[in-house]
Amino acid sequence: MSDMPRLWMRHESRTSERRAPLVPEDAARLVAHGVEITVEESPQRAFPLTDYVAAGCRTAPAGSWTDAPRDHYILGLKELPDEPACLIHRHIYFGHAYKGQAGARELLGRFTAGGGTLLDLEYLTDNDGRRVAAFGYWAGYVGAALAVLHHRGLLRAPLRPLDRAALDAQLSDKGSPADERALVIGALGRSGRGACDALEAAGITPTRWDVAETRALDRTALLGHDILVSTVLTTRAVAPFLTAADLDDPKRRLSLIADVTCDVTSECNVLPVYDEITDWEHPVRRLREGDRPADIIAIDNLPSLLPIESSRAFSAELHPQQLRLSDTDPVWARALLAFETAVATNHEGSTYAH
Ligand SMILES: NC(=O)c1ccc[n+]([C@@H]2O[C@H](COP(=O)([O-])OP(=O)(O)OC[C@H]3O[C@@H](n4cnc5c(N)ncnc54)[C@H](O)[C@@H]3O)[C@@H](O)[C@H]2O)c1
Repeated sequence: MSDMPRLWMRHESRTSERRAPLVPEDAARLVAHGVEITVEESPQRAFPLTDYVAAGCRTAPAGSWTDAPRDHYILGLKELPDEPACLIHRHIYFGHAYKGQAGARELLGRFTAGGGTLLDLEYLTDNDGRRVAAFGYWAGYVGAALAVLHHRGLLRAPLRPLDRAALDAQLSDKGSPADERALVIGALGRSGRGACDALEAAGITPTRWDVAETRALDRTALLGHDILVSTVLTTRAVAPFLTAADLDDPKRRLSLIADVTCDVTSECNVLPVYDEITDWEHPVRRLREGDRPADIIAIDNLPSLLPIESSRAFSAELHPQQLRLSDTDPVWARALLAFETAVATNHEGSTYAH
């Protein structure tokens, strides 16, 4: 019997989610190495089931992972449905359950009750602690693209998923208005690189700042741009890049902030000028009215707007790890340890609460 892992890619229960963690081209690569893959039917997935069948995958009805043999790894991206109450499998997806998020305790409790495991995609890291697979590039690309479209009066709500060709066509449609200035902070990171590429596609050469430039931040220079795109990832509190007083500055040119980071409730928030994210229905919120308006775009599921490109990029990074999927491989062992630590803390927490 093969000791290669068995994967079961589930249908995403969130109806707006068209992405897939594994695309057909990479599924074919895994199958060629002996990985057995089952793919659930899914009405909204951006990749047709027939392409997975051509890649050598088996198929199953949507949601049937609950009856999958116990040795299968259940692969997904976003949240599980509320049932079953006991999770018996090893699940690979973004659980958002280790930092006290809403519903985290209940989810960890379901794993404990069933004896299952969460191998959280956010906690798959290499020896240097860097994420091995992430959606950042396309988050930055879409975030900056939406900012440009809004600044040019071309953004139409509600937002709907599209492909890069359609997005780029909108970005280059009217050309760049003279002297349109954009600043990307966090420009050296994944999202930052995506943001800079989108701005270039829109005919704008962005100002690129990262840690070195914000150490002694030039606020006048910051406020001298039309668009600010923040793609910073910081785990320690730093001085805010922008405050409410800056928005009241009569010399402010800045009229639009695109916060890709969306750390709105965190003490690490570098943009404490708003307190609620925006969404596909209402992507833009006005922060200042009058003859010098200021708007914010802060959408926390940007890559889902470009499901094909973002899935391909993510799958390209993830699928080599799936060949090594085991409890002893360092990348997967770190994710397992993160789960066990979270469960232990959860258990202590609930004992204490009783
Ligand atoms: N909105 C969305 O849909 C979405 C999707 C994916 C990721 N994100 C978020 O985007 C953020 C960036 O993700 P990433 O993958 O690009 O991370 P990354 O680690 O690749 O890049 C972060 C960058 O921020 C820079 N940085 C850190 N502190 C800084 C400071 N004080 N001043 C200036 N630059 C600083 C780092 O040097 C790095 O270049 C994360 O918070 C992530 O959760 C959002």
